[in-house]
Amino acid sequence: MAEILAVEVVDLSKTYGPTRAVDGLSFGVPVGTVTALLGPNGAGKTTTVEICEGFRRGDGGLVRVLGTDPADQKLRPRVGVMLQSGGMYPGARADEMLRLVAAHHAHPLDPAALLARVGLTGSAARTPFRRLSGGQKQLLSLAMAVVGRPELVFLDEPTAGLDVRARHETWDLVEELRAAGVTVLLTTHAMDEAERLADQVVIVNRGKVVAAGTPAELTRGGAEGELRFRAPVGLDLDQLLAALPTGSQAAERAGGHYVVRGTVDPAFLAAVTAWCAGNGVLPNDLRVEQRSLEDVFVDLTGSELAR
Ligand SMILES: Nc1ncnc2c1ncn2[C@@H]1O[C@H](COP(=O)(O)OP(=O)(O)OP(=O)(O)O)[C@@H](O)[C@H]1O
Repeated sequence: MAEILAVEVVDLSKTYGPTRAVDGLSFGVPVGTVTALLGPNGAGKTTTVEICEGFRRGDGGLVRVLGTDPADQKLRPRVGVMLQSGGMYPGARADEMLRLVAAHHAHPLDPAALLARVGLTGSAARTPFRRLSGGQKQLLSLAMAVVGRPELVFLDEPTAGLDVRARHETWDLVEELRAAGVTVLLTTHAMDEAERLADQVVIVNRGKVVAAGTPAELTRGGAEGELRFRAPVGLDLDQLLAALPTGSQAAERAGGHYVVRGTVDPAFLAAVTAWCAGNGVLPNDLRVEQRSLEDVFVDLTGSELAR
């Protein structure tokens, strides 16, 4: 059965002068799922999300949000947007801002309970917006995005700059949204965030989708990986490879540090250790490392992500 898409982006493009910020980008966000747009700085994530939010217009392609044009005003009560900046009254207090937004919705969450839920309690709730810390502003912005019980939430780098506790609060909230059937489209640089939260990850680079799938699919079921160990220098790696499945790779890095790559499952590990045993080699510090989303990302884009 075809999935129902809350957000559908087909062949989207957006150019700023000579910059092709978005260059023929296509992806869909199935209803009730969390999708992460993951990519390096300048990949076109924010531009894409802002077009989906109805704040910018694409130059070409098609964007449908809950089945309609993103600029359609009727979408407003159904969609929550976490703004990076702006949209706030600098002198208003956090609790006032949230109550104001709640008042625009027919069946909002309880603002006080939501503020407590994101950790803005006590004096923080009564602090003017401009005096909140960067992280507190972000948490308030998150609360404002969800207070109206939206069907769909856009979160642009929701945890950038947050401390560990606030990051986990945000992740828990996103997981609660999904459990309640809310659809979430978020952007992130953080691999662990995408791996932890997203049902589907769309890797964007230079305005194009370079890979998409579940985190497990992108890391090929988690089986692709490597074994690392220390042993005497000069092992016969051709002989080792002959004992392993075709396509495996082996290298000696610095003297006596070995890396063996392949589909790392129990049989692969057993084959390596059996070969070592047969050759009187004790592999020291033997460890298994699964291929991570970051490895996939670096292979696809050639760049390291900010952590
Ligand atoms: N209003 C604008 N005018 C001119 N260029 C812009 C504008 N907005 C974005 N760009 C350019 O478009 C490209 C994509 O930017 P965008 O903000 O969408 O990327 P991003 O993936 O969200 O990056 P980051 O992770 O750094 O926020 C960048 O080269 C950026 O400089």
